[in-house]
Amino acid sequence: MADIAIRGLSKHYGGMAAVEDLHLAIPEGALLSLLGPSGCGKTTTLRMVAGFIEPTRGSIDIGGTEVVRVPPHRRDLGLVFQSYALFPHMTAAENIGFGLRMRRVPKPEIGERVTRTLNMVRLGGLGDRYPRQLSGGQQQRVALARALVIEPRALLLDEPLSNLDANLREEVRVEIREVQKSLGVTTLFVTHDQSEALSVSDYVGVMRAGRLEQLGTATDIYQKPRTGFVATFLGGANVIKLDALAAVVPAAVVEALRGQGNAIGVRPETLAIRSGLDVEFDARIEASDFLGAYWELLLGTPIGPLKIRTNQPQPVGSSVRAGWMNNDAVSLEA
Ligand SMILES: Nc1ncnc2c1ncn2[C@@H]1O[C@H](COP(=O)(O)OP(=O)(O)OP(=O)(O)O)[C@@H](O)[C@H]1O
Repeated sequence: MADIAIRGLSKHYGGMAAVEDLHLAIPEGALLSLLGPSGCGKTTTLRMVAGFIEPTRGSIDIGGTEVVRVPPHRRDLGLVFQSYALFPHMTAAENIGFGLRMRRVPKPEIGERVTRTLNMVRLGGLGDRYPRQLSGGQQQRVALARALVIEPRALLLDEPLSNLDANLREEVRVEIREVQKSLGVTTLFVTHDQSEALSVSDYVGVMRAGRLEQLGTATDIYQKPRTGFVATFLGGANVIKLDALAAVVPAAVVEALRGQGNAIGVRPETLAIRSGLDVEFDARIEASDFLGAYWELLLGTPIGPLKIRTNQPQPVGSSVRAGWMNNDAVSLEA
């Protein structure tokens, strides 16, 4: 196992920066997710670490060795992609053993390692099946086993759960995390799904337009987003400009909220419909969406539309008092 250190990494296509001046470190044995919207540069970053894309600038160290000039097959990395990319004419066991055969590992050892890895991803007994005889989740477990059986220095996962339906996605993500932890394999995980990133990661890096917007532990990133972008992307917070708020509530209230930034974030689940709040105003229920565990309401307010989650249904068109307690607001750079 090895740590990964990325310094000043950039990739330019013509005048366009797909990735710009990226710095991050993944300690040995940790899992770091790169999270962000489509086109923010996550995959380009992962492919530079894998060696499929040559950086325009910057360095990538794996286990203390600079690898930018090292070809992909010599970087000793396990890779799992969104498409399982299994060989259709090989059984699960043959797919998993392929990398070992290429490395000329003796046959009996291949058999032993393949069986052990099949059991680890809970596919014991299915080694003789062909990919077409396996479900999507099982195929992705074969892909994971194939990446792990070579005992890579690090594991790179690019949207590995995107092709699975919602239930399976949760199941496989728990398994990936368990296997990753039990082996202690350093992992870079790329996803656009915030709940996936929060649930599997030791660290989350939120990317925006080629740059790393914020890096921290999953709880840090969620509870202390630094910018409006991060607050909105993780958990869909309402971003409220303090200037807009100053027009509706007393100046002292606004001053109490002024931290490092010129805006605040309030999460839909902490926005409240009642009076007796630190900050409150008149609002109108513009829309109501029943989502099973809660209603999501759209409030029309003097500071603009706000989203709120509540277990109390409210008739559309009704007038209410709404707002928040200051403890529930985080200071943001808008
Ligand atoms: N070969 C290329 N030539 C030109 N531009 C590219 C190339 N590859 C990627 N880009 C651009 O670089 C940016 C980052 O792409 P990248 O695939 O890394 O994003 P991403 O965050 O992984 O998105 P997604 O989640 O949609 O895969 C995008 O604007 C993309 O259009």
